[in-house]
Amino acid sequence: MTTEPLMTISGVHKSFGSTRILHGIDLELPRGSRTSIVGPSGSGKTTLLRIIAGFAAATDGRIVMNGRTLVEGRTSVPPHLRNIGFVAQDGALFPHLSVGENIGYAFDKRTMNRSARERRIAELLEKVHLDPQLAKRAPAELSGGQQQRVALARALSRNPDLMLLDEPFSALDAGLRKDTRKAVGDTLAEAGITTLLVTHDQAEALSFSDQLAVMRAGKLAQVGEPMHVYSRPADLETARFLGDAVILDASVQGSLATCVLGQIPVRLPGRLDPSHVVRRGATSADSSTTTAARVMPIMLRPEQLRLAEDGPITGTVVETDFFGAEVDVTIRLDPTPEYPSPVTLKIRHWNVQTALPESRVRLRVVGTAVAYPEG
Ligand SMILES: Nc1ncnc2c1ncn2[C@@H]1O[C@H](COP(=O)(O)OP(=O)(O)OP(=O)(O)O)[C@@H](O)[C@H]1O
Repeated sequence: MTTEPLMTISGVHKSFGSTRILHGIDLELPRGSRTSIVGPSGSGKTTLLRIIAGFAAATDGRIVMNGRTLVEGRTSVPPHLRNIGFVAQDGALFPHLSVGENIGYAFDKRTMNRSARERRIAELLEKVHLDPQLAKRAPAELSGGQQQRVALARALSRNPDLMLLDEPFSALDAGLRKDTRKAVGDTLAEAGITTLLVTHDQAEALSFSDQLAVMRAGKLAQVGEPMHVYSRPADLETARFLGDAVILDASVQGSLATCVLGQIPVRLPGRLDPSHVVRRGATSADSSTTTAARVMPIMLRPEQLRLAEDGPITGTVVETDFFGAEVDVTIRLDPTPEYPSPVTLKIRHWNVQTALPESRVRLRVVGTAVAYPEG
C-alpha cells in the first residue's frame, strides 16, 4: 500500500445559481480506506458525491484520482470514463431486467460470450453473499437488503477504483440495515476497494469507516478517525451532532478543569487535519489550554459518567429511559457550597434496576473532558 491517497479533493466549490452549496472542500481518500461523510440533511453531502461521480459539475476546485485529474474548475471527465462505482439510496435496479441482466448490464458482449457472462454474474453474486440462483429472478422478487447487494454487485462488475455509496442502507429496517451494512463493508474490504459513504446516520458513519468527515453547511467541520472525532470533536456543534454530550461550564487552568463534577483532566478539541489529531495523542493534556484559570465549556460523553458506590459525586435519579441493553439515567446532582444551583445531567447505564427514579446514586468521571476555549 502506498502512502499516496487514491483521491485528493482540493478546494471544491459548488453553487446553484447564486446559492453557494459547497465552500471549498478538501479531503483525501487513502487507498483501500473507508471514509464516511456524515452531516445533517441539506449540508451538501450528496452534491459532493455527485461531483466526484461526474453527475454534477463543480463550480471550482480540483479532484485527482490515481494521478489523473478528473475535475479542474468547470472542466471534468465524463462519469463513464472515471472508473467509479455508485450505489444509490434505492439501488436503482432496472425493474424490467432480471437480477443477472442488471449485474451484467455493462459487460461487453463482443469480448464475453454467454457462459463467461453467466460465470462472472455468479461470481459477483457470491461476492456480495447472495445465492447465484437469484440471477434469474426479477428485482421486485428480492428483499430490500438483497436488492442493495445486487446494486453493489452491479457496481463491482466494472472493477471500480472507488465505490461511492449514497445512503444505500437508509430504506432498510434496523436489523436488515445493520446486516447489509456489514455485508457490504466486508465485500468492499475483501475486494480492497476504496469506499466513500454518505449518510446522515451518525452511528452508521462511526461504525462503517476508518475516516470520518463531518459536513456542516457545505464545509467539512472535522476529518479524522471516528474514535477521535467522537471523543474529541472540533467544536460543540460537532460534539452534539455525533452523539449525546454532557456540556458543563468549568474553570480551566492548564490541563485541569474544576466544575460541578470536581476536578477533571481536559484536553483541547481535535482539529480539521486528521494527522494532527492523531499525533496529539489521546491522553496528554495540552499545556496550551491556558495558564490563568478561565471559564469555558467542557464536554464529556454520557458513558464517561459511571455509577460507582464509592464515587465522589452524589445525586438523585430523576428519570430513566429504558432502551433494552442500555438505559439513559437523568440525575439531579446534590448542590454544594461551591455549586448551589441545581444541575441535572444524563448518563448511560446498563442496569435499569440500580437506577430507578428517586434512587440516591454516586458517580465517578472516567477519562478526559474536552475544553473549548472559544466557547
Ligand atoms: N439541482 C439543484 N438545484 C438547486 N439546489 C440544489 C440542487 N441540488 C441540491 N440543491 C440544494 O443543495 C443543498 C445540499 O443538498 P444535498 O442533497 O447535497 O444535501 P445532503 O446533505 O445530501 O442532504 P440529504 O441528507 O437530505 O440528502 C440543499 O439545500 C439542496 O436544496
